[in-house]
Amino acid sequence: MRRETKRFSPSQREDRPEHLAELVGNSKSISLIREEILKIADANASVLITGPSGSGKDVVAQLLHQRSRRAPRPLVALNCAAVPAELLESELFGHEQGAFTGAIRARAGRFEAANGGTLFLDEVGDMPLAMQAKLLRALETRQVERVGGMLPISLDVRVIAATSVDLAAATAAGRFRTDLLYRLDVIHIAMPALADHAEDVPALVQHFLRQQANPVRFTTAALDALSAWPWPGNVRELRNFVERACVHHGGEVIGRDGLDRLLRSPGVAAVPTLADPLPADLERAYIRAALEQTGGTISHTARLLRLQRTTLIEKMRRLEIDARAA
Ligand SMILES: Nc1ncnc2c1ncn2[C@@H]1O[C@H](COP(=O)(O)OP(=O)(O)OP(=O)(O)O)[C@@H](O)[C@H]1O
Repeated sequence: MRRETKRFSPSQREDRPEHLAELVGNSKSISLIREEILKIADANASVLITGPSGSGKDVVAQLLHQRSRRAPRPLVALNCAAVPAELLESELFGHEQGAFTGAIRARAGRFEAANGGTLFLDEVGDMPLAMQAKLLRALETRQVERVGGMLPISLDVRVIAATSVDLAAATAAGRFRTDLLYRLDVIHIAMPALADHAEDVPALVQHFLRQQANPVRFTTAALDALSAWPWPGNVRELRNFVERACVHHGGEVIGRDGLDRLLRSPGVAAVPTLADPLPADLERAYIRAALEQTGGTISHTARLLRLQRTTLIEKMRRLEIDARAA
């Protein structure tokens, strides 16, 4: 289930320190990202965070805001993939009363709500081209116009955007404006897949265990096996796995054998990436498992398998896999 929108009110952040984001991990890549966040938190330049789903882009956006002088002001998030295209403009820029059917009263958009603070545009690559032009204008003029409004409203908003799709490829394919990409990608943070910083798995596991009322304990052998697991859903999948282990086995010690059983249980994506060629029957099984996990959605399945959508479709055709039958 995707989050549609999130809003972190100032009171939530200041009064409840547990809401402070934490980027766990001492690998080289995560340490460098933590340093970078501290360096750039106070800049006003736009930040583009890239990386696969579940890799921590959201955590980075929260940290950037919380470590900036904008922290007392709101961090407003909008998932561009979750809002229907026809509603996106009024979500972002607001509308005046009567601007369209159903606009019973005037409403401020996310940009205005973020004034003085930070606007986090998640899955920005899914924004329709017409909206991209409007976003670019807002970024360049630092002004927004409500739908049906007459006057531009001047704002001071720092924009952080995130994407799990390759925006350079999207611009080459004409799906994303190059000028908007340059505008957003002033500072770039690339989140690695969990498999590319697997040495952080034990620390992440301990971090997630600390959040559990009745945690399990993993033996060193089990932690080693968890570190070797491919985690196609990245840190989110690891977190869900730890939570599930605690719900079912709270208080127990889990060794290598117990872990093998848990990793084969439903809900764990036993789906390694398909970057390396596999025998056809295995490849078919992996694609089917991934399709099952995503409910048959090709784009999500491609993302999970870290394949281009077109590559997945081509593989499915070759292996005679029907998405609807998965
Ligand atoms: N390095 C990390 N330390 C602690 N928690 C992390 C880390 N990376 C990710 N998480 C946790 O994993 C979960 C998924 O992370 P997050 O939502 O930031 O991923 P994302 O890249 O924004 O995913 P999506 O592209 O699907 O929006 C969250 O619960 C987040 O708190």
